[in-house]
Amino acid sequence: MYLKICGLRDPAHAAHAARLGADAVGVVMSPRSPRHANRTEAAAVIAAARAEAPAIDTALVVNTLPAAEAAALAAELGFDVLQLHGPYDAADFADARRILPRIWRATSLASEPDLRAGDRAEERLLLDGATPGSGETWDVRPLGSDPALRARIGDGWILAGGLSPENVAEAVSHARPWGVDVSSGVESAPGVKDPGRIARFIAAARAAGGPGRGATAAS
Ligand SMILES: O=C(O)c1ccccc1NCC(=O)[C@H](O)[C@H](O)COP(=O)(O)O
Repeated sequence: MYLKICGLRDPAHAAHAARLGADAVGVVMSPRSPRHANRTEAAAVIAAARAEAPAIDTALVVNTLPAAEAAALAAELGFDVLQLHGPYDAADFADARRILPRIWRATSLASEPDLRAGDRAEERLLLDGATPGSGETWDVRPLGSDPALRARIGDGWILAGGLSPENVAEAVSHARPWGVDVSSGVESAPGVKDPGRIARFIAAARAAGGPGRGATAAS
């Protein structure tokens, strides 16, 4: 199970997540988000995570910047991945991929109920709730129980939206994702990460979904 902790601004929290075996850390650069990080904070998060876990993935998360501009920013700051939320089209993704090869497409079945397998040109699909970063739970059960939906989604997708230490095991058992992503569920207040909740989330997700980067590196 691949684990991503998103919305980090404090390098100490990035180091903590990396030390506990998170496979990825995410930084949101979106001015209206309570998790918005500036360039200095973003660079510090990347450095802190890599100091603990050199192979960790670092993702820049955006929803308002033009795709090519976002990819250029991600490359300039040294991110591995660009995660695009919002109404970006195929041309936007192609533009971004020319600048940074690893692009993740975040979407929601609320806005795209007919999600097609042909939409999977990007490295990863991240299936989120209706409002990114809101912490709102959504019904993930059809992801595991609807074969047609599952076929459309394909493999290697990441479940997000409303996950927490308390519900991640149940969500994983229903949806059977390749990976999980959390932000609000490991916070004590919007934009304020809670190290204890990060630790509990990683432990609960590992118990439910199996090992990730640490075990892979050792094998
Ligand atoms: O987190 C935000 O504030 C945010 C703002 C704008 C675009 C995306 C944003 N977050 C995206 C994420 O990757 C979140 O981790 C994902 O939506 C899950 O959020 P949550 O329900 O808070 O766990």
